[in-house]
Amino acid sequence: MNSYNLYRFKGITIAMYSCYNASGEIDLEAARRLARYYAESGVKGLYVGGSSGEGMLQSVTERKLMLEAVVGEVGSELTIIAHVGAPATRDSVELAIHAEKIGAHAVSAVPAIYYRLPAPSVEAHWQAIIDSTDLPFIIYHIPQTTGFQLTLGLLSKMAAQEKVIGVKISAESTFELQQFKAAGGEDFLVLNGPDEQYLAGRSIGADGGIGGTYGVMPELFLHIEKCYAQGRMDDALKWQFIVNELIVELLSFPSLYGACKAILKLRGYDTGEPRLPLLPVAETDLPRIHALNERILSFAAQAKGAGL
Ligand SMILES: CC(=O)N[C@@H]([C@@H](O)[C@H](O)[C@H](O)CO)[C@@H](O)CC(=O)C(=O)O
Repeated sequence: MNSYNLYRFKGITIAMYSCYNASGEIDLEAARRLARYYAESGVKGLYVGGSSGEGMLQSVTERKLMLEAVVGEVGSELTIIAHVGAPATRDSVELAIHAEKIGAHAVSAVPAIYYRLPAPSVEAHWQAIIDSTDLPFIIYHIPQTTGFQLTLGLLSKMAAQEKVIGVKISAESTFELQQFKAAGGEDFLVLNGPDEQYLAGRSIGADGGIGGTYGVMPELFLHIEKCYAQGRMDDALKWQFIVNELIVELLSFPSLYGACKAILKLRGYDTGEPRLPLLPVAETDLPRIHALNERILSFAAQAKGAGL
């Protein structure tokens, strides 16, 4: 039995976008407003500084500021997971200690990137982060960007520690997800990463999901989750397919994050442009963003009408 409150990490957690002003600097007021919008949407938590949050494109100071704004605004209402992954272990440890100090509920990290490290290095990197705080730790497995393939052996070894409460798996194999769940055991959380496979992940063992596109359609993921929890698989599948069509459209822009940020702007949440090398939406693509936003809002209204 794990002594951490695992329940708070289950369900829908938004991988939150970072907020910048017109000069590209962190915009704390915008971050607070966006966090408030999400708190009111009914989701369980926020994952701050991950892939969608552009943590890898920010300085340690900027990452701390972004997290402080979110924890300060909604930390008493939502579960806040701080992604502290960085190429240098020192930076990750500094971010983890800061996350604990300001009241985040967990830390999470990708393997150390760039050097294409072997498993013992990644283990030492994660262990240093884990040992630096009393917070629970969630492994972030995203081999398509990090190049690191987490083995069942390393996962089991990490999961044997009480502080290692789960893994966020953004790899596309739901088989791997199921294997991780089996290796980690009942008390080990497995959180689905690919939003296109939320329902598939849940059906095969995920306890919830952390996703970037949730940030522009939280109502739809909450609705899929509700249908699934009520055993209404046909409805859950229908809504997952609707969501997937929307994700295909979002992915048709030069950057997914730029598209999501442009949609949020239309709703009155100006989070600025993503940082280069992530591209913003071109002026000429704005009519498409507008139409996509209308479609999402219309589906969100339908989902609500269907009894969310
Ligand atoms: C590579 C990537 O960004 N994957 C996303 C998904 O939410 C992804 O945006 C979505 O499935 C669309 O492909 C998440 O798995 C990553 C995530 O939660 C994060 O932002 O840290």
